[in-house]
Amino acid sequence: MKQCSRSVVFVQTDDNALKMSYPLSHLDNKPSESEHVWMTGLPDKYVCRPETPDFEAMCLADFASSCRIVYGKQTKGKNTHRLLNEMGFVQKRANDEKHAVIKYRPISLEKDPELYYGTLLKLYVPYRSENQLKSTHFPTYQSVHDHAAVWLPGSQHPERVKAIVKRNREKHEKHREDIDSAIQEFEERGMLLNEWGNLAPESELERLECIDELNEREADEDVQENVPDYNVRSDVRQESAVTIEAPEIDPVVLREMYQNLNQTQASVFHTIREWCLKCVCGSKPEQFFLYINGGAGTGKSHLIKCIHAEASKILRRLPRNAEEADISKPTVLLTAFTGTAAFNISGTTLHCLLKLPRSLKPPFQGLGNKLDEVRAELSNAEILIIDEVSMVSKQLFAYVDARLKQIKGSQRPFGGMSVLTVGDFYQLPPVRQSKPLCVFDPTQIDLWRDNFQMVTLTEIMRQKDDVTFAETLNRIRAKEKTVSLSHEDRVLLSRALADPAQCPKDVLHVYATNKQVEEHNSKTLDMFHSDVTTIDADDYKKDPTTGRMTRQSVPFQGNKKELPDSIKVAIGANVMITRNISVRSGLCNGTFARIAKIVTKAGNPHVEKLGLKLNSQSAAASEADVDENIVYIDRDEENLKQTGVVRRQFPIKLAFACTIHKVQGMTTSSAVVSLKHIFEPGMAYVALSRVTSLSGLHILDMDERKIYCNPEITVALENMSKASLEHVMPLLKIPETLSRPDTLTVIHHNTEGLPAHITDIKSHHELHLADVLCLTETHLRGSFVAESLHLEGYNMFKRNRNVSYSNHPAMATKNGGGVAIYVKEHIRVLERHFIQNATDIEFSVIKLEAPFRALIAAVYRPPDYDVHSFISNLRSLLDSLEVMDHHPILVCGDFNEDLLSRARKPILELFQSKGYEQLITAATTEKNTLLDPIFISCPQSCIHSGVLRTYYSYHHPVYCVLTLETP
Ligand SMILES: Nc1ncnc2c1ncn2[C@@H]1O[C@H](COP(=O)(O)OP(=O)(O)OP(=O)(O)O)[C@@H](O)[C@H]1O
Repeated sequence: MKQCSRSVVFVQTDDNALKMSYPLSHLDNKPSESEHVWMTGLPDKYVCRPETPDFEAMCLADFASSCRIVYGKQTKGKNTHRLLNEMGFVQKRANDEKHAVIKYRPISLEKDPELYYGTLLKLYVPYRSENQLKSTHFPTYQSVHDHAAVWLPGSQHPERVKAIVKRNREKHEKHREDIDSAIQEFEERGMLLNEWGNLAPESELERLECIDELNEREADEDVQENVPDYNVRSDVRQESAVTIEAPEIDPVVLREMYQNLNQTQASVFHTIREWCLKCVCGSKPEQFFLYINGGAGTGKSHLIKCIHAEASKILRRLPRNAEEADISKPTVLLTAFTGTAAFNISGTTLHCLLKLPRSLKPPFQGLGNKLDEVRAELSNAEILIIDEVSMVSKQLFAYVDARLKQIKGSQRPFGGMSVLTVGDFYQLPPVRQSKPLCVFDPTQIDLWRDNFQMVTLTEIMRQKDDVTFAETLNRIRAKEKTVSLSHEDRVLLSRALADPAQCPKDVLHVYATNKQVEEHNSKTLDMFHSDVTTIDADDYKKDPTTGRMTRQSVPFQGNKKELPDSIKVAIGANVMITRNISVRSGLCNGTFARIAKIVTKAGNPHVEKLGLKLNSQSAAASEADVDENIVYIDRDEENLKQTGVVRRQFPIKLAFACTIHKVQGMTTSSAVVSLKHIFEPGMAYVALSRVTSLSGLHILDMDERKIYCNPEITVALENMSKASLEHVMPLLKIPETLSRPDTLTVIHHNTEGLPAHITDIKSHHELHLADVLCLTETHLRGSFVAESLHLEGYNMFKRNRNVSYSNHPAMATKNGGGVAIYVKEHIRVLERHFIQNATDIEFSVIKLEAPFRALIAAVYRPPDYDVHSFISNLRSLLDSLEVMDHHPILVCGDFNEDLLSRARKPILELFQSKGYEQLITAATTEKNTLLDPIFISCPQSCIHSGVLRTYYSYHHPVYCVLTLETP
C-alpha cells in the first residue's frame, strides 16, 4: 500500500490485481465498517478485467478506448477489514478506526517497488468525481501520459518512463511522423496543382462534376434517399402484417383494364391465366420465370395489376385453399422494391413482405421465430410479382430466393414459386452502383440468366396520344453516351426547352440532386407563402440524474439523419412523405401531398400533428378526415448518433421539386425537368418520360450528353432468352393467311350473355378477325336489338331461345340460351331462320353465297336438355342442312358433351355417322373439358383450327380457317 500526494490508496491483491480507494478526505467521513471504499469507476473496472493474456497486457488507455464499460455493476467488498486481510495486507494501527485503510501496507510493494511504479504509470489516471469519470474518455496516449505524470513520484526512474512513453506512442500514433512531415510540406509549399485540368479541361470538368455528384449522392441521398424504402425498420411503424392481399380494384374499373390490354399485354395476361387454370385443374404446370421488359409508359404496371387480380381470383379456387378454408391468404404476391412503386400497383414492398434485413450482406439471416408466422401467411402463395425490378440488386434477388426457399421449405428456385418480374433496365439502376440484375456478373449469384425469359412491351400507352414524342422517348431510352441525338429528336426536344423564368411555378420540378431540390423548395416556399411555420425536431435526452428522457429546448444540429432538425411548412405548401407510414394506404415514402392543417394545442406553439391532403385522392381514404379528405400524421422517431438521444419529427419534406429518383414510375401531365448534374445512365430518360405529352414537358439545362444509357443493358437484353407466347393468341400469328381472299375464318364462342360481354367482345384482339362469328348463350330476348350490340363491319343474325322450342314450353321460357351469328358485311348471306322439321333446338343457320359458298350452323344444347330428345332434333337439323346441298357444311356450338371424357359421346357419333369431322382437340373450358366442337363436312378445306382465350367466360372461343373456292 502506498499513500500518494492526493491521498488515494492503491492496493495490490495477491493475484496482482490493483485497486484504488476513494481519497482519504472522502473516507474520513465514512463509518469504518463502510464497504464503499473502492472507486467504482473505470480504474476499478480495469482492475477487475478478465484474466486472459489479451486483457492482462492491456494498459488503461487501451482498455478505456477499446472496451465498453458497464457502470454500477461491480460487486463491492463485503467488509473492508476482511477484504484487506484476505488480500494479504497487514494492519499496522488497528486502534485508529477512522484511518483503517491507510494503515495497511501491501507486502509486495515493499518487496518490489518497481512493480508498483510501472503499474501505476500504465494504469492510473488522477482521481475525478464518479460522474466525471463516467464521461471521461481516455483514448489517446497523450492523456494517459499527462495523467500518469501527475502520479509519477518526482523525477524517479525517468528512463523507464521514457521507455513506456515510447512504446505507447508507437502503438497509438503510428503515422505521426508521416503526417507531421505532410503537414509541414503543405504549409511550406501550398497545394499541388492538378495539371490534367489544363491539358483536358472538359474531361476534367466532367470528372469533377461526377465526383461531386456522387459524393453528394453518397452524402445526402444515401440509400434512404434513392431508394426510399430501403430503410426497412423492425419497429411498429413498419407495415405490420407480413403481407396483405392487395385491395380489390373496383370490378368495373378492372374489367375496363382487361379490355384495354394491348396485344402483347394480353398475350402475357393469358399465358399466366392459363397457367393458373392448369394449377386449379390439378395439372401441376412447370414454374414460370418471366421478365416483362418495356420502355417507360408501355403499361407494365397496368398489366401486372390485371394479372394480379385475375390470377388471385383463379388461384383462390385451388383445391388446397378451398379445403383449408383460409382463402384470405394471398395466392399472388404483388411487390415492388420501393414504397411508391408498391403503392402504385397496390402492392407491398419486398422487404416488408419477406421481412428482409436492412443489410443484405452475407451471411443469410433466417427468419428465426418469425418463420412460422410468415410461412402461414404465404402458405397459399404461388406467384411472386416484382415491379420496378431494375432497382433490385443481385444481392436482394438472391436474398429473395433464399428467403422463399426457407419459407416454402423447398430447394427449388424461389422455393418453387413462379416469378413475374417487371421493369425497365434502362431506367434507374440499383443503388450503390451494383450491376443491374440482367447484366451477368461472374462474382455474384446469378439467378437471372438461367431462369428468366423476356417478353417486351413495345406500344407506349402513357404517351399514346402523342406518338411522335413516344417514339422519341423510345429512341433516347437506348441512346449511348457516344451517340448523338438524331436531328429529328433534337428538334422535337427543343420544342420543350424552357427559360427558368417562364416555367410554370406550380408544376413539379424534377432535378438530379438533393441540393438543387432543396434550393428550389426553399425559394418557392418563400415566394408563395408568407405564413411559414418552422417545426423543430423534438430531441429527447436521458437525464443522468433522474434517468428520464427530457426534451431539449433546441434540437441537436448537424445530424445527417432522415428526420431533420427543423422543417418549414405552410398551409397549402407541397410536401412529400419521407417514410413508409402505411404503404397500403398510400402514406409511403415518396407520396406527394399538400399541407392542409398544422395542429397545435391551445396556447402552445408546439406542433402535434400535420393534416395532409394527398395528391392521390384514392390514397388513405380510411385514415382521412372524411369531410375534408385530410390525413393526419404524427411525428416519427429515430435515434441520433449521440447515445441516448431520440428524435421525434414529422417525416415530410417540401416538394415543390423532387429528385429524379422519386419520380420513377410516376405519370403526370406536366413537369419541369432539369438535366443539370445528371450523374447516372437512365436518369434523363426517366425524368423526360414522366409526362403524357410533349406539351406538358419543360426542359431546363438541356445537354444531350446527359441523355445516355448503360450499354451493358443493350447487350444483356439482346442476349436474353425470349419467351414465346404466340400460341396463346394463334390468329395473330397468321395475319397473311387471314387476309387472303380465299380464306374464311369462323369463330364460335359461348359468351355467357351477349349484352353483358359485348364490350369485351369488341375489344378482343382476335374475335374481330372472324369473317363469321357464331355466338351461343346470347341471353337475348325479344326482337329488338340494341345499338350497342352492333359490331362494326358485321351484319347480325340471331335466334332467341323463346322461338326455338315448340314442344318444351318450360325450356322456351327459361332465361339464358339463344344463338347469334355476325357475318362480315362484304359476305353475301341468306339467313335460314326456320328450317322445316328442325324444332326444339336452339340454332341459327346462314348460307354464305358470295364470295364463298358455305353453310354454317351454330347450335346450343342446354346442359339439362335430354340427350336423346336433343339428338333426334339435331338429326332433323342435319338432314335439312344436307338437303340444302350447299357445301362445305360447318356446325359449331356448345353441345355440352365433353369430347375429352371417356364416356360415350352420342352427339359426336351422330356427326361422325353423317360424315363430319371434328376439328378441335384441346379443352374449351376452364375445367379442361371440350364442350365446344366444330364439325365440318369437308375437313380438307380446314387449314387452321384451335382454341382462343378470353377472361370473361367459362368457355374459350374456338376457331377454324377454311380455304374455299370462290365462285
Ligand atoms: N392497356 C392500357 N390501356 C390504357 N391505359 C394504359 C394501358 N396500359 C397502360 N396504360 C396507362 O398508361 C400509363 C403508363 O402505364 P404504366 O404506369 O403501367 O406504364 P409502365 O410501363 O409501368 O411505366 P414506367 O416504366 O414509367 O413505370 C398509365 O397511365 C396507365 O394507366
